[in-house]
Amino acid sequence: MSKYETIRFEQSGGIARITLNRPEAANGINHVLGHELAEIAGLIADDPAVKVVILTGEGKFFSAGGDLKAMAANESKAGAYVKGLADDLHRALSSFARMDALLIIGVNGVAAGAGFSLAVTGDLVVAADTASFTMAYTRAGLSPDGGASYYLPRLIGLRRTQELMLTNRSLSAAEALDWGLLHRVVPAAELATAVDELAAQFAAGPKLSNANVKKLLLVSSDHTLEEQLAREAAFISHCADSADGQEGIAAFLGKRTPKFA
Ligand SMILES: CC(C)(COP(=O)([O-])OP(=O)(O)OC[C@H]1O[C@@H](n2cnc3c(N)ncnc32)[C@H](O)[C@@H]1OP(=O)(O)O)[C@@H](O)C(=O)NCCC(=O)NCCSC(=O)/C=C/C[N+](C)(C)C
Repeated sequence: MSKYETIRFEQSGGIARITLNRPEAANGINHVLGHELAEIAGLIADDPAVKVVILTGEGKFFSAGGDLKAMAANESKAGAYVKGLADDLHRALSSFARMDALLIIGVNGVAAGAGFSLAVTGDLVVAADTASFTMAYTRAGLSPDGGASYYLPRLIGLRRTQELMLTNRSLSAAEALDWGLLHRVVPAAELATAVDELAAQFAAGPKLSNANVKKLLLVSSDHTLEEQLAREAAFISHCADSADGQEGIAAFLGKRTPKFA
């Protein structure tokens, strides 16, 4: 039995799978889910055996974001409650962004508020054609968290971010793909297979190379060209010295498929 109350967590063959598991509450983020997500993300980030992480939701929602019923129940100390929750969620997001493993998000349904923020943080984001996306924060008298003000302007630009955050307009999966928020949209019945296939592909891939792609892209807009060039040179040299780098080059020269660690 899983030790987690709100998340199903499985791990095998270099792939860790996290399923938000409060379908009766639209996979809303309450303090237990936030805490469990932060704990799992920390464990995965420190586990060298994990090459790929899948994050998805159980049932018809990916996540409706912050659990508004839990916030209402904590009305007298709502600010402190939400701050604790945001801190946990943000710890999880930071672990996901900094870990060497790749994060694949399978958006299985509605992603609202912090569910939307979470949905777009993946290194690869695949959505069911029935998924939809709404910021929803300002409609509830709140302001964005979960990295939305960091990721959205970088992904879709300031004007579109303002529109989503200020009007709470809902985007269909097709629109989100068109706006550059997603990598792929697949029929809902094919989402799990599409995500599993991607995960298997990356689990057989070169972990250091993929981790370096993540790390280079995460900081590229904060660096000068020369700083970024220096970083690229250090990273590719580290790859070239690695077993995977040597295997990749040897496999090309030997006209065979590489077998990465
Ligand atoms: C568009 C939504 C998500 C789905 O609409 P629907 O028509 O498909 O489903 P329905 O509204 O009937 O919802 C099904 C049940 O789920 C409950 N629900 C939905 N969202 C939430 C929620 N956020 N918190 C608690 N419970 C929720 C809903 O009440 C139904 O249960 P009952 O049948 O009434 O028992 C639509 O539901 C929607 O717009 N939901 C609200 C979205 C929202 O405002 N999210 C919060 C944004 S603010 C935020 O995320 C803050 C985060 C801070 N932090 C990370 C620190 C937590």
